[in-house]
Amino acid sequence: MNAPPLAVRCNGITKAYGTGDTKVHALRGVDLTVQAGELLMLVGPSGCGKTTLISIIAGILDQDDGQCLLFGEDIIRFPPKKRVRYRGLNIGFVFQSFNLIPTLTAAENVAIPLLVNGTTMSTAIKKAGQLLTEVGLAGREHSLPSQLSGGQQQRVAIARALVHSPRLVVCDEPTSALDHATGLKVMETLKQLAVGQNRCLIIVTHDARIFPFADRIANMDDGRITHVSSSNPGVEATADDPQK
Ligand SMILES: Nc1ncnc2c1ncn2[C@@H]1O[C@H](COP(=O)(O)OP(=O)(O)OP(=O)(O)O)[C@@H](O)[C@H]1O
Repeated sequence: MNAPPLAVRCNGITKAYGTGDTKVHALRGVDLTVQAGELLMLVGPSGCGKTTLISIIAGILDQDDGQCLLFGEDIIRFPPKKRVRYRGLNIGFVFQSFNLIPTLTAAENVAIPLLVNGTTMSTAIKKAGQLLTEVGLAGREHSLPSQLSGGQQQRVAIARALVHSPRLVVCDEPTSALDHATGLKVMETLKQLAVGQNRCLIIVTHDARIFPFADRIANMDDGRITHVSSSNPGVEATADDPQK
């Protein structure tokens, strides 16, 4: 039987911030693979490098060393315009701080990835409305971010990450502002819309309530992956082998 295609393959990723006495080694050699059709969660103590790693995987931050392939492509080597285009078509990102544009309505914020990819305004707004309904925000299309609660803003950010059906969705703490029931509903939507054939979802989280949604959980500490386990008790995942 053929192995499922790899969505993400990171080999020996390193990243440091700053120089001299203030230099911080955020990633010290990360090897990680994510298969298409998989939901991988990334857990670990504050400051261990989770956000840095998913930012590199999503192509919004460059590593210092090592290689990260997305669906077999080394996008760091793309010319800048091609890279922006690739990201716009293939990647959705939910930021910890939501990063909504304050002067745009919820629907306009969600429509942005479609507009960037050339969809007409009327089609984009219609599709944005559908995604807002999926995340439980029907009727809030015309609200500005400042008129929404933290949890509602977080769901707008999730809808924006999903609206263009990207192949890779990366979320930084997507349920941090949500109550338990809403968090579970949003996870169901995320799993349904972001995971599938040729598509995968990576979630950074401290929220143990959502661990059962994961296919595998990668533990990080001090800039390294220390252990990868299946979330299904009794099935231990094989460790990532950079030689594979
Ligand atoms: N832009 C930056 N400039 C300098 N240092 C940074 C920067 N971003 C992150 N760091 C440092 O790099 C290390 C890893 O940070 P990162 O945000 O990736 O960790 P994290 O595991 O996502 O943390 P948290 O769970 O608190 O969000 C930390 O020591 C952090 O202080």
